Amino acid sequence: MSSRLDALNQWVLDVARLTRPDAIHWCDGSDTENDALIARMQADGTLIKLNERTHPDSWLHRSHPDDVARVEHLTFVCTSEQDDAGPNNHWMSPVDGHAQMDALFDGCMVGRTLYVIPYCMGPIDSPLSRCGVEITDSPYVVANMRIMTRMGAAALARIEREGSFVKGLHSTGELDPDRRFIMHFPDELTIKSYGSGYGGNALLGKKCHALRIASHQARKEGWLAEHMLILGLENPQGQTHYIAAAFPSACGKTNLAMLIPPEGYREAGWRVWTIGDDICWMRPGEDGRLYAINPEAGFFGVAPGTSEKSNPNALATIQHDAIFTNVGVTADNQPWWEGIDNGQQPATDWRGEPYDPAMRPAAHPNARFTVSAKQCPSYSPMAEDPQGVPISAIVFGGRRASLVPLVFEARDWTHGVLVGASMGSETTAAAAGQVGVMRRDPMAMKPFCGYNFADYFAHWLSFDRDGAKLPKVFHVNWFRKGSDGKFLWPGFGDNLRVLEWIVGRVEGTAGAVDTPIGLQPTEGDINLGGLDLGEEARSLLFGFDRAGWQAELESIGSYLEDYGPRIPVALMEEQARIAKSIG
Ligand SMILES: Nc1nc2c(ncn2[C@@H]2O[C@H](COP(=O)(O)OP(=O)(O)OP(=O)(O)O)[C@@H](O)[C@H]2O)c(=O)[nH]1
Ligand SMILES: O=C([O-])CC(=O)C(=O)O
Ligand SMILES: [Mn+2]
Repeated sequence: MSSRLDALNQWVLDVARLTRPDAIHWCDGSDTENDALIARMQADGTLIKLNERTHPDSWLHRSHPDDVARVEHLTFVCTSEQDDAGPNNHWMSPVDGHAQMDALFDGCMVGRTLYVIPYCMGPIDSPLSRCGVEITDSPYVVANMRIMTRMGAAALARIEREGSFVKGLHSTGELDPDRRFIMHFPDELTIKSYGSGYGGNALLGKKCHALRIASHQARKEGWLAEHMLILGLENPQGQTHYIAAAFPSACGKTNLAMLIPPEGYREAGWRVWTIGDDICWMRPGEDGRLYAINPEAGFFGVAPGTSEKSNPNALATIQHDAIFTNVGVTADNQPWWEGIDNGQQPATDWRGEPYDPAMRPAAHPNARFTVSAKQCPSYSPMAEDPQGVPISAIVFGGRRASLVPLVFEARDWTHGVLVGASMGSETTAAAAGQVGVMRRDPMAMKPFCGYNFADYFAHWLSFDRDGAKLPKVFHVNWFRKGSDGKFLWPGFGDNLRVLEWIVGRVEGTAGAVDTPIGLQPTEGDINLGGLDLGEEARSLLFGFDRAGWQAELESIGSYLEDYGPRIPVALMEEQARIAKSIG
């Protein structure tokens, strides 16, 4: 092979010497290869065939019951200086990190096959894309990476051309939670992950490469790697605005990215086009606007709650050639989860036991589907454009049962960065640990920023420079609850009403009132026609709670201060300005 692949070949040999696999397989991404892997996994029980008539070429995978979500407490960023990883990351020195991981990898592939997966994050011919190679001993990881990335021969050819790539080493090990770590070495563009087969821990192109390592590269090279969906909103005049939105894990990105407009809007000609549902890489173009690509090629989406009513596009996408992880099944082997709402009943739960609602839900709350984006009816042809799409609005949002109104607009970029930096959200089942606890999750990147958040905020602020035509910044909250504990906003398709207002603000046609936290719509500024919103809903979704925000700004101030002297002065000044204007 040519000399530009020498580094890759040498690394594969070094890893093989350490892990001692029985065989080495270089993945080409072909159908034949995939068929053989699937057949092997079906034979050993890793994959269970689903109903071929209702779900052609689709599979169920039951993970180890202790391996169902990301493990933030076992995820490390290894920089030489601890301060460079920041208080937002667990840290280990690169020397200690490598020593600890290499001890785990020693001999771990005896009796297994080592797979080499060359992949490209982003369209193969895009200057914004980046390549990586994942080495793994898991055929399940190979099958998922094939859906989630541009994997195989074309990626290898690009790696050969460029000579550089991100190195990811993965082994499922023994799936022992006490022998499980996900470590990142940003200065070496290297990832080492051991002991888990779960998506965010094991599909290294996703969170490990496209967010933690890429955020570090992006800072050096002047772009942004973000935990954001990208959608195109087409209006009845046929114009499309592209919107990027950051919501924490399991807080609605997939749903918003695939939104189907509610009655009335559909007929009028409104349409949402899906570019991506989880990750967004963007950089300033020559015209000063931010241009974005989705580095992924598939969706690794939350199954529970997905129904014909909540997300018909997702449901259509997963009708065939999908891998379902930790869902329940019906008596005739159709996938089933809580909230699927299709009139069927589960027979077997995600652990493979007879379904007993007193015992456990049929699907794990973080059960997922893996499916190619090309199968999505709303997938935008622009998602394959090597130049990316120009972003008109950036939207931040979280799960906030109280205080935070339905939507508001930041005054300017600096204010927008503060709004992102002070995001809060209640935790979900996407990560191991307690669910429903409010925590700060700046830009939805708490688990994913590969460096010190203080430096990250400074990087965001730095985009406001001469010639920049930056998107407007907004904050939304679909999850405000009323005194009865129920969501006040219908959400899902009706979120289009909020997107319409956002685009109206971008175009200068929608109204708003000035409040200390930003520009808020009055009830009259958003089309609420046909919705059944009570008195309480209207006042909480559109109101401004002065005392509550006073306390919130104080809490934001002390949160930011915890980052110490590295926190940008401009951000603290912005916090002080808003705190003062609340009075
Ligand atoms: N009440 C309400 N729930 C929503 C809304 N949108 C999404 N959800 C629920 O939020 C959960 C997760 O939504 P997703 O769209 O899969 O979340 P995500 O942000 O893509 O998650 P990750 O893949 O973990 O990054 C599902 O149970 C949805 O039903 C909404 O507008 N209102
Ligand atoms: O990381 C994963 O496995 C899934 C995901 O998108 C998230 O948790 O945000
Ligand atoms: Mn995510």
